[in-house]
Amino acid sequence: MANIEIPTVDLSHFLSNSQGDEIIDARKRAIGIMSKACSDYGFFYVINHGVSQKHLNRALQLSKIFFEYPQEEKLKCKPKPEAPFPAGYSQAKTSVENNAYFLMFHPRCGFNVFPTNPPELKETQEEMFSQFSKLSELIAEIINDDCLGLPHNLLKEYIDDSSWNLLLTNYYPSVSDAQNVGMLQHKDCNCLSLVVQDDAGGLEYLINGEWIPIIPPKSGEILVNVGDILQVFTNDKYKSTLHRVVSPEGRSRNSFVYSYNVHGDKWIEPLPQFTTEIQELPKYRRFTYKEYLSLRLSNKQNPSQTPEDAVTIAYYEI
Ligand SMILES: O=C(O)CCC(=O)C(=O)O
Ligand SMILES: [Fe+2]
Repeated sequence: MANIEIPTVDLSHFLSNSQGDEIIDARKRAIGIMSKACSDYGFFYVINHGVSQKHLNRALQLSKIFFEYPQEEKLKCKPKPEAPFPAGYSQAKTSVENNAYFLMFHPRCGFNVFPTNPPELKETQEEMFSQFSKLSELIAEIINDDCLGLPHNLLKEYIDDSSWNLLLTNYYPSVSDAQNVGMLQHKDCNCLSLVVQDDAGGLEYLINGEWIPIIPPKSGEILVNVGDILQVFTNDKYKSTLHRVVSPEGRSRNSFVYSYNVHGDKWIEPLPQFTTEIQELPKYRRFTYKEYLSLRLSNKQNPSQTPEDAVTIAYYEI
């Protein structure tokens, strides 16, 4: 199977306040890599991103402990039936063989359910949420100001009070060869995702018709994935790429996905900078993010037999 070198963006130059020529050049290089990666692939790695490796390792370790508990213990934090999102522990319906589970941490939704065991898990999730939030805001600001040249804070205004952002801790138990689709192919419905997988690997992207495995990085890189909303805003300049999880045989797998979402009430459509201002026709009709999310959630609650039946962003194509 082919392998690609994933573009890597060094964020240290954006986290430092210094303004020398060298820093400015380094930032320009990083912006070039990020812009090209968003248009060509729809994903890239970030390094020197400010998220503590020690903390990530600890969070991974604690989440492994949680997922290895008997079902009875895990079900103590099952989602509240009235909750708009399945915050808490659930089985994912995005795998045909039903061999994927997740813990959704959605601190601002008002229906969050925290696991009580292991006791440090709650605090670790909160800390990770806060570090991933800062990182996603920095990346969104670079994309907004430097890569796309949009008015400052334009994307941020869509995110509003960040209350729609969430952290998923995913668990794919050990499988036999016959049951290896951990998560069906999909594109992320959000603005951006930050992804960390453990050393089991299994994440794959569809590039030029071929599934390319993403080998778990060794130096603390975090994968950034362009979601459907950024694709719509840019009228397809940026790509939200199909990806899936193939669970490794004979061992379990854990991952984290931080979802940087726009606010549910916002109207989404291609921005004028990528349509009227450059004499291009919009490729999508307008919709609210909450409507799209609920259609996507209905895919998950009632999984389609084939990926082609599932609602995707193509639903809004003109
Ligand atoms: O588990 C992973 O590595 C990625 C999962 C994923 O693609 C998602 O939650 O959207
Ligand atoms: Fe995904």
